[in-house]
Amino acid sequence: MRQAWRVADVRAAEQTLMATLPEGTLMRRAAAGLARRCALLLGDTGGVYGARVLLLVGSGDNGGDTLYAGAALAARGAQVRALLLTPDRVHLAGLAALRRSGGFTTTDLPARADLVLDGIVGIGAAGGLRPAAAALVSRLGELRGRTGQRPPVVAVDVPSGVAVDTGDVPGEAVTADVTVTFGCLKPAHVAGPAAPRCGQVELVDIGLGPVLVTDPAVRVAEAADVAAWWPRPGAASDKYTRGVVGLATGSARYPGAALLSTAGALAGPAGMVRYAGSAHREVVRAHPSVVAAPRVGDAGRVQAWACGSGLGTDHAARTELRSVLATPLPVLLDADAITLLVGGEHAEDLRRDAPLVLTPHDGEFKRLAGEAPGADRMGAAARLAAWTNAVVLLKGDRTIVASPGGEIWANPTGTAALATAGSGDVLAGLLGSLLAAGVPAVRAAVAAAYVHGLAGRHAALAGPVTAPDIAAAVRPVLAALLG
Ligand SMILES: NC(=O)C1=CN([C@@H]2O[C@H](COP(=O)(O)OP(=O)(O)OC[C@H]3O[C@@H](n4cnc5c(N)ncnc54)[C@H](OP(=O)(O)O)[C@@H]3O)[C@@H](O)[C@H]2O)[C@@H](O)CC1
Ligand SMILES: Nc1ncnc2c1ncn2[C@@H]1O[C@H](COP(=O)(O)OP(=O)(O)O)[C@@H](O)[C@H]1O
Repeated sequence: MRQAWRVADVRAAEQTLMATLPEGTLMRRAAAGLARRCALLLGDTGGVYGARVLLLVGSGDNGGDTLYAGAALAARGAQVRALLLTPDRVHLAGLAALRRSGGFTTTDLPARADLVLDGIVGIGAAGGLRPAAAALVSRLGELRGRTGQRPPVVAVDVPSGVAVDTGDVPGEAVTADVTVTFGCLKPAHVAGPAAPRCGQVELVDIGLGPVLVTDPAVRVAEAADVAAWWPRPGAASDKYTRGVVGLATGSARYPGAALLSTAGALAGPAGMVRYAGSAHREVVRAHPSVVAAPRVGDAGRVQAWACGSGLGTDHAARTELRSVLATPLPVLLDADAITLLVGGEHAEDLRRDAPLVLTPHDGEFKRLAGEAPGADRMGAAARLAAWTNAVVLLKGDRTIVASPGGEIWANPTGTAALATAGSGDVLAGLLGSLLAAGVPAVRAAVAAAYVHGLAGRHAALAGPVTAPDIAAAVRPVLAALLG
């Protein structure tokens, strides 16, 4: 698992650590790690000696790190130029170090650079980039390196222009090939539109770990986590002990949602799928292993319900939703079931002890919460989770999972290939299967999003992706993941 901390927590840990160290130690550690990574990058494109390195330097310590790293590269023979955004306010010791090593300052963007270091702002940034910085960033595409290509951009700590705590990108921002960050990851590295702006994220250990005592703001599952959580059948398993998932999905108008959620559920770890709804004949025809009935009340015993994908919002749908919520079982509500919650008619039904998972896309989120997720998707998901006492999986490029207790996860495997009709139905079935197999709700949501994303990527290897392709790709993805 990877973890990221908010700026205030990083600052507090930094203060604790600095109190025990000679002044400037952390910046020297940060700059040394940064310079090493830059040298490696230059090694890939002709070496450090003689390379033209452009430093974009703001007025704070982020600029200081950049100047010291530039000094280290200049000492190895690189031609280092520092473009100072605020020449009257600059990290003076860093600038002196650069000059001592043979580096220069410049006032405008040069035509050529083999490497760019973005040290305009780091975790001290407030709001979007100011006009001068934004104008500079918008011109970075003009630069060319010794191979005639656009030079690699290394962001120092975070790409300038991103909102560090939320991962939002409010305006012009740097798009980095590599981000070298210090001490720990920050939310912008893993969540929101900022995450893809970071490129490859590399962490330089500056000794912050032992003093970083607060809970992380956001967690990111890795393959090993998902593999460890994913239930496997054992010698003593039977179809019931593996868990039975119930699906209350689809309708006469949307029979496809029934089929897709079933396909998702069949690829999950549960031992059996029961379908309840008006598409029961189609479901059995397409998936003979499914036991199907027209209504939730006739479905038979299950260990968890997934409800709502393509269910419709009429009276019959409302009755099925009520039946599902009346059970003492874990329940996932997707799509139309979320829409049915709007207006509060099911407020009483939602007072339940068993886990509840909501999987809204932005439109459903807005209907339920009364406002769109906005720039802070993690905060928005966390508020809805606390308000509904449910695990909220907020869909998107970096799907967010938030628990009522305040735990937040960002999914790293998302791909635009998933943006296809019925993709969410597959996810609902898969997640329902994990719940039925006994996986705790947060882990089930995190693992389902992770595998769903991998399945989208796998399916995309064969061309344009439709939802059945995503469902079909879950099995090969799991085969690789679970070994
Ligand atoms: N924490 C750690 O453990 C360690 C941290 N380290 C490093 O310190 C960095 C943090 O440094 P920091 O605190 O000096 O802030 P920083 O990011 O340089 O920016 C502040 C300056 O930018 C300006 N500015 C603000 N907003 C702006 C905007 N929107 N657009 C344009 N300009 C804007 C603002 O100007 P002002 O508002 O004062 O006019 C202010 O002068 C951190 O990211 C890491 O690299 C490492 O050295 C070692 C360990
Ligand atoms: N641009 C995107 N990048 C990555 N994932 C996306 C993107 N757009 C949608 N998704 C994912 O695709 C799925 C779409 O779900 P949903 O909107 O419920 O579709 P449907 O209702 O058609 O089944 C979600 O898992 C969501 O996270």
